[in-house]
Amino acid sequence: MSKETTITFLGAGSMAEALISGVAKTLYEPSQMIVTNRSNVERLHYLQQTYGVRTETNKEKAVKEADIIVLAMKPKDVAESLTPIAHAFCEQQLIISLLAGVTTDTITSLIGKQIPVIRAMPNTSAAIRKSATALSSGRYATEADLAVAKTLFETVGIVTVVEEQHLHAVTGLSGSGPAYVYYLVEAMEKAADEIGLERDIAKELILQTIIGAAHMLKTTNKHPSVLRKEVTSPGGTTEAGIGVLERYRYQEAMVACIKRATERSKELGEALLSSVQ
Ligand SMILES: NC(=O)C1=CN([C@@H]2O[C@H](COP(=O)(O)OP(=O)(O)OC[C@H]3O[C@@H](n4cnc5c(N)ncnc54)[C@H](OP(=O)(O)O)[C@@H]3O)[C@@H](O)[C@H]2O)C=CC1
Ligand SMILES: O=C(O)[C@@H]1CCC=N1
Repeated sequence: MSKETTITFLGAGSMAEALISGVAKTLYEPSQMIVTNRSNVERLHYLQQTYGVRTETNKEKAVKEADIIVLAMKPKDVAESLTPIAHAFCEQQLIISLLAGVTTDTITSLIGKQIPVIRAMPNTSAAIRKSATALSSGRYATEADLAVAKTLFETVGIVTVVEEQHLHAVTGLSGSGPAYVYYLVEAMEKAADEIGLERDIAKELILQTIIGAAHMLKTTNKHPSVLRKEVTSPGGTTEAGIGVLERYRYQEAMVACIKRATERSKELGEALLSSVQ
């Protein structure tokens, strides 16, 4: 099935590249993928050179050739992107939207056809096939459409299916999630600098600490608080360090961060809804 499928990406940024690099030469031959963007031809050239994908500046043509169209532009650009080429879509195609906050109904109404839409929230770890992706079906999508999307995202990591209303929470948690971890690493690197460790050594130690902790969580099945207590000797260094995190309300800050990102996902969808109505 996959060998006869053509998949067009409308949008050629970070998330499109992460997906392309994850599926190229596994699920799809690069020649089955067409990539297009608003205007950045250098970027298209880079993707063509790096992954061997086809590129197209004529978006209408790119859509007409496709069986699957992946929406990978920013939410604010979706109306401007889809409205002029809405006539190029047909009901036999499948749309997979990566857009944070934007509902499947909004996409259907922008196109003005009863076209199947699957909404997906992956993360950039798709590039190394380690994404955590949640999917949700729009009103015209069938089980077969969902299965196609599942196959695509299972190639780049783990997949779960949720009610569409829960995609905002998924976005705040795991869509944005890699950035929270990178932010933590940035802080650890800064600290290492200040406590006088050589940068390269610190980098290696931090990375292995994160990988080791992630593997411990996955393989031991122990609650994170139990694993944390195993590190924390009474009167020791960890206890002293965590005491500072508690004073800074680190956990509260993380909870507020994820809630705010979730809320922002809702706002992005609502802003668009009011502009298309
Ligand atoms: N980055 C992430 O971690 C994740 C992002 N997402 C979602 O993926 C989508 C893309 O995000 P991201 O890759 O970070 O964004 P980027 O800003 O990196 O890329 C956006 C892309 O959209 C293109 N674009 C803009 N307008 C149009 C148009 N009218 N027609 C076609 N293409 C257009 C841009 O082209 P040009 O450069 O020419 O302007 C660019 O290639 C967003 O909706 C986001 O919510 C979902 C999960 C994770
Ligand atoms: O920041 C954003 O809006 C996108 C959605 C999830 C990750 N990046």
